[in-house]
Amino acid sequence: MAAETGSGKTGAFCLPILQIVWETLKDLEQGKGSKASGGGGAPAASKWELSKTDRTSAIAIAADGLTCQSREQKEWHGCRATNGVISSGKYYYEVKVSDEGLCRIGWSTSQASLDLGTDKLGFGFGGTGKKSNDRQFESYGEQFGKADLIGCCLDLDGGKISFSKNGTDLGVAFKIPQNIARNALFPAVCIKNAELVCNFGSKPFKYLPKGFKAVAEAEAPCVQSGVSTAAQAPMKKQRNAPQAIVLEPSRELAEQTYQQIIKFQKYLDKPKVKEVLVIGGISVKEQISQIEEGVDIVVGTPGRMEELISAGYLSLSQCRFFVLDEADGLLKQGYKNFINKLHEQIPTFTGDGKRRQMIVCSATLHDFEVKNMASRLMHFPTWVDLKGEDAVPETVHHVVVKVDPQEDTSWQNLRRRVQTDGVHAGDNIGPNRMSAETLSEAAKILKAEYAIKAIEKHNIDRAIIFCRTKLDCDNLERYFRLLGKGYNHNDNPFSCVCLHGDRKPQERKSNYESFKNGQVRFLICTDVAARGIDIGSLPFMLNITLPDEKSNYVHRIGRVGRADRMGLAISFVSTVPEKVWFHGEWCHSRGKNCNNTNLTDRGGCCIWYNEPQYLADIEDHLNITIDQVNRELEIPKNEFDGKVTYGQKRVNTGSNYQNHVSQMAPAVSELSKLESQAQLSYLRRHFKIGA
Ligand SMILES: Nc1ncnc2c1ncn2[C@@H]1O[C@H](COP(=O)(O)OP(=O)(O)OP(=O)(O)O)[C@@H](O)[C@H]1O
Repeated sequence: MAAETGSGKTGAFCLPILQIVWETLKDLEQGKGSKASGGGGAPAASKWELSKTDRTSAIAIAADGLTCQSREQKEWHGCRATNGVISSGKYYYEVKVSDEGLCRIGWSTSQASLDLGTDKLGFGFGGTGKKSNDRQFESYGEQFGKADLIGCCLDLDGGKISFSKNGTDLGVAFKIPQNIARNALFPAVCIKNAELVCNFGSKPFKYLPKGFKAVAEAEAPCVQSGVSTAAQAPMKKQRNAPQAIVLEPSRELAEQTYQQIIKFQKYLDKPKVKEVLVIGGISVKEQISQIEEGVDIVVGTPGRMEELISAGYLSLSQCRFFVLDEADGLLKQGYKNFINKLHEQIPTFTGDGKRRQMIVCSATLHDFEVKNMASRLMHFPTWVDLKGEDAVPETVHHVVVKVDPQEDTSWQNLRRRVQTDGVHAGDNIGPNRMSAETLSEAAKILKAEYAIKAIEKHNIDRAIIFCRTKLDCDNLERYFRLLGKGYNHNDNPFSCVCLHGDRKPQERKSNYESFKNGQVRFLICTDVAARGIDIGSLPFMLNITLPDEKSNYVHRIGRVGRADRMGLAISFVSTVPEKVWFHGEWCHSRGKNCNNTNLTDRGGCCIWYNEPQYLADIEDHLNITIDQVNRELEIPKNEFDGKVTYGQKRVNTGSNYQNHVSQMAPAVSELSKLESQAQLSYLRRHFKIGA
């Protein structure tokens, strides 16, 4: 599910999950099994399609009931049609091979192994050009593969099975033994990492042989339905086994989604859906006891989730929904193996026959890693794509300010200035020594000054400020406190708090809360807060440095302009290279008190950061040119300026809406009439209510 930042993805996945979880609990409470997998309508056996129950665990059947797919590389997986034919007649169906992989196609009794052709009761024709029955594989016809169309003929009158390839008759493959002819024969397929599309006769055939008819047209006395798709035995609820798991990349985001679920389920009562938040920094004991009391939905971050699952406190045996919020972010943070592990542990079907559903969402979902994961872990993934690749919402006004220490030399005579990251502490720098190092240091100093200028010029009284490193955050926080003359009191124009991975969990939580509640004006943070967090009507956002990861630009600026409110995002981009810290796994302390200012290619922990290049990459990626603002921070006079108040909904958005209500009225009234007609006809049909 790809949609812009702030467009409401959380509700889009939480609401249906909550509803289904609640309905399942209600059914369990009333002692009912799960609903038939067809989702209402006529009983499945009256329809010729692939059976959702008579199949092995790793074969998926698309909503059309005719396409099946398995991504298992090592095992064969099979399924049969919902109906079979018996006694007499000549029947036909066609199968299109729609992907690479291995397949066998044919007919079998309802008792046969779903691994078609490996026992006496199944008759298959495989892509390698072999026919098989009772595990005897013999050459027959010719090989087939992707894009070929195989015709499957069953002649009950003559007791023969034959096949055709792209219309060419391949001759009789099997004579049906007498004992088997007393059973119904069902269309059957089995596949290994492949995909097939069946046609039992609901669409015109390409190569219907003379004298045969569609198997779906078999007349009632000759049709026998297969394994029942009726409700199965009710599942027994296991206390520590939730129905849904939602994985989030940060604690704040996990907490936010958890709170949303609590809000959404306000009207769902009897039974009550129980949700548990599973994140680090909170007592694990408390979480364990909540889980033991019973849990239906778990929201959490990977670390704590893994701890509780591997220790056996949390069971995935009844999990049905597996949600990866900010999926590309989770993959970029290195959780691919963890996701695979969870996926393996979540059953393909729950005890009551419900199929695992995976939901992944992000504003930047069009990512190679995500697509790769989807093709590995999902069957028939559906893309719900609101605006295409990585779009910036229209409500976000984002601009760039060039920071050029050669042109703007004000850094040379500052009375006080921000403490920088110390990368140049050992360099011989200063206004009289115009080196790359001096300019790099100057850019860092100027950026803090530009942030202050932006705050003063635009009366910014509430903003998220993103820095590249935790150290940069600490330094900026200290500078703001110096300027604001202390900590957080109401009239302090620079009151601020910090949020990054080195702050203790409790401090992180209370800092975030105090910003959310408006007790402080600024939240200075690293990319830990770039994704997902939703602070009601936040008007401004400043980027002290562009993010290393270009997709995070979209996420960072998307902290403003949410839920139809307008927002302004200003990014400061240095025109000169900045030498910055870059601690990788080679850095023993991972940055703590590290002073190795050598470049990474010399075993050190620094790189030269080329921001204009990063900016060009972002523009290229988003396919836009971001407006540039001069150093006086005069926002260009465009559609945003003067017409909107940042943090507020846009008003007077154009003249087309004049008379809108009266223009729409006839259509709405017509729709309303149609809606009540549809509702009434449904009620009459299903409940036999009179006119
Ligand atoms: N239908 C709606 N009407 C009004 N407000 C809504 C609606 N749906 C969601 N919102 C609000 O919009 C805001 C953004 O929603 P949400 O956090 O789910 O966005 P998102 O799409 O997940 O964004 P991101 O990609 O940044 O995580 C929230 O404050 C939410 O309450």
